[in-house]
Amino acid sequence: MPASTLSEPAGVLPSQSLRRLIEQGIVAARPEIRAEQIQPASLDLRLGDTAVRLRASFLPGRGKTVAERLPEFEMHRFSIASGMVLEKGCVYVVELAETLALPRELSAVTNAKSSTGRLDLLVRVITDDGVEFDRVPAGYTGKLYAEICPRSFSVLVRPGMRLNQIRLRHGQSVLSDAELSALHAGTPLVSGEALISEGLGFSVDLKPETGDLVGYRAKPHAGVIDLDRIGAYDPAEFWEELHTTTGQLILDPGAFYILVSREAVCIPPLYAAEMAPYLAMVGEFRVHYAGFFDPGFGHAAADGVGSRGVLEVRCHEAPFALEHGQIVGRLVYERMSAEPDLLYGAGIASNYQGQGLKLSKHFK
Ligand SMILES: O=c1ccn([C@H]2C[C@H](O)[C@@H](COP(=O)(O)OP(=O)(O)OP(=O)(O)O)O2)c(=O)[nH]1
Repeated sequence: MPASTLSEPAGVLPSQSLRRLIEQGIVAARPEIRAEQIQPASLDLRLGDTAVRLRASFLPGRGKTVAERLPEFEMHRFSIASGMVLEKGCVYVVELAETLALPRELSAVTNAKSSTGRLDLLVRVITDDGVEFDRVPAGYTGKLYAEICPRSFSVLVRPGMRLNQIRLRHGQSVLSDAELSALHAGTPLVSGEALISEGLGFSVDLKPETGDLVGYRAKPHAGVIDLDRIGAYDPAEFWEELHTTTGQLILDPGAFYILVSREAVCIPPLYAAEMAPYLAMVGEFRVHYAGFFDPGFGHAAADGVGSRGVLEVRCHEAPFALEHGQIVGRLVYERMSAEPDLLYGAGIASNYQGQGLKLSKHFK
């Protein structure tokens, strides 16, 4: 484990610290990391050249590397160098271009990018010795692999594509409810009344101010999506529009929905937030497959006022009647170790600042 090179306060490391860690080789990659991979509080990870089709998803477990365990699950492997389709319903592993040599004070978390989650692509990182998805323990040295399961649409991928991202953490810096209330009193974090209980609660919008479009449901048997094609696809070929004036939507088990939060949310520049994927007591459904909110998202200084959270929803077990204004999730806020020199939506190519109900950037 490399010795510490850190002088930062506790918190999620901002863009300028990520650049420094790259210079120090703590985060390395081949080909070299590009400036556009660096986000306000995260680094986009890139696919390598080879995909391995698996018969089942797995975690390597303590004392085992991913490479050692792969032969148990591998069905076949192929190069994606000139573009290959990852089929809906199958599980793949792709080694990522980035590697880590973390000092003992730094741990990391990974998650699918919002654009990936909105396509119902389940993307999770596994590491050597890994016993959890998307968690990289403090001091980890080694490779990163993305497990990819396209659930609604088959997708065309190439090396270098960015499906997920990593955040580096120095210690723990999650805000307590008291700290969150104090922050909200100074900078409103949510429009309307704030429901603060183990994070900031938010609800679903099923009564839009204008019109009656409340969401989208993924169509079965749709075509392939090339993840490099932005603004290219006709939503009608992939999504069924959901209209209602009743403020109610019955979720079908297994179907995938794009919905939106009723509240506008704000992430001030010194904070980042993560959406909890499930609120078990609310119902058997998942509200996101991405879930990371950048510093500056929805913030006035980055022209974001009014930004809603887009929800990627799937319910399990039984059909479930979702009602307008029902609490469906919560945002957990964390401190940044310093204010990032980039903010979401301000001067960087951000696709979702100021968003309402919005499909992924691949659609017209
Ligand atoms: O489940 C989620 C996750 C994120 N967001 C919002 C907040 C976040 O700050 C923004 C962008 O997220 P991310 O950086 O993961 O998306 P991207 O696909 O990289 O978009 P961009 O190209 O705009 O950075 O989308 C949601 O509404 N729902």
